[in-house]
Amino acid sequence: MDYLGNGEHDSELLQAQAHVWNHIFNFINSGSLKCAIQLGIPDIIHKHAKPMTLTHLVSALPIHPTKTRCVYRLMRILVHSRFFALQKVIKNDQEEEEEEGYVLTDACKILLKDHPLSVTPFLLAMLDPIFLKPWDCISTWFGNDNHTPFETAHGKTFWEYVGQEPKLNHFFNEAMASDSRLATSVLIHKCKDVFVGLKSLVDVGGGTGTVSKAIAKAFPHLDCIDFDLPHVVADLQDEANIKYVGGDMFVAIPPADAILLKWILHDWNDEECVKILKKCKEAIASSGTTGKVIIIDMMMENKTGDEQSMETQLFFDMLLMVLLTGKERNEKEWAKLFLEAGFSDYKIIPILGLRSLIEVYP
Ligand SMILES: C[S@@+](CC[C@H](N)C(=O)[O-])C[C@H]1O[C@@H](n2cnc3c(N)ncnc32)[C@H](O)[C@@H]1O
Ligand SMILES: O=c1cc(-c2ccc(O)cc2)oc2c(O)c(O)ccc12
Repeated sequence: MDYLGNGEHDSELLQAQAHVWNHIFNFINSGSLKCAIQLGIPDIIHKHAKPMTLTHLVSALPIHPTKTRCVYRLMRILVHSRFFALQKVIKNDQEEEEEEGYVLTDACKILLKDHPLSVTPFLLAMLDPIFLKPWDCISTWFGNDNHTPFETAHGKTFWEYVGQEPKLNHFFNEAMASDSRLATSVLIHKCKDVFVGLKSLVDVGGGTGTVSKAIAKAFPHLDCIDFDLPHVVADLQDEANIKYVGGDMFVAIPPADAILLKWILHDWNDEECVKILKKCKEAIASSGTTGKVIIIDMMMENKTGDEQSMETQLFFDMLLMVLLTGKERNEKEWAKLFLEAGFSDYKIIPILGLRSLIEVYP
């Protein structure tokens, strides 16, 4: 077969080659960003408080002198991927000589160490060799009977691994807490009605209690329980209207008017989700009210229509297949779970970008 040289298909072939190259080299974007974070570049430029020239940046970095020339190349790709931008700086008041310096883009600002919504813990967790190894085991996993590529890589489940490694446990819970700070600020401002009239709420799989704390503060008459695995809540102290309870949601959930499940059901397969939802239904019934389950999770095919959102949803879906037994679901798949667990109705409130709040009624 004649692939090249007939002129007719050359441009398609070259485009195909560039497409493949970009996919092969996708890891270079994440690797370069991880390096910038580890060197502290976003925080150094932020503290500089004006566009920072390459010379100033190099002298502020904890690097070996043989590597100084490589900083320009690292910064060039990160400018291209829009984590930094170049701006003119006045070098000298008298000469008005102009030079260019690096500034942070909006995407880089949420990578700053002390940003309240920092995604840096997620970035460092996702790009740690422990989390990367399962991605190298997917095809092996397709050929064996392990539940997840994570188990193929590490010989235990994701939750077992996190539970046995205090550093990873801390890292993961911190990462989740940073997402919860963003989610709750939106939730409390845009969805007050969801909590009005409730007397008690259990945040199932609530991690270290970021969401419960925010809800308990915004609604002082609401008794909140943060319920998670014993090792997650072990060192947390009860406060005024918030209690920390350790347990297993597959065994029993404390009774309450409402059960919150944020980023829980997408971790589990359909059979496991139905079990969790049935336990939620029991918990609501034993509180003696009609109650509801409040789910915060992604809604696939939610008609935002843009390519980038679709790709983000597909990334999450693969993440859940590789680390856990979960998946991202569309409305039809969600409705099937609710029906199977014995719930009668639900309402979707699309409030959190790619994620929605779903109220589910017994
Ligand atoms: C993806 S995290 C979500 C944390 C929190 N809801 C958030 O959105 O930030 C899932 C949580 O479920 C907890 N979890 C896993 N298995 C559990 C179980 N059997 N019973 C209770 N919690 C569990 C984990 O410890 C973790 O905190
Ligand atoms: O292991 C993860 C990682 C994430 C994650 C990564 C990067 C982000 O910017 C946000 C989130 O989310 C997870 C998740 O939602 C989950 O239920 C289990 C594991 C992970």
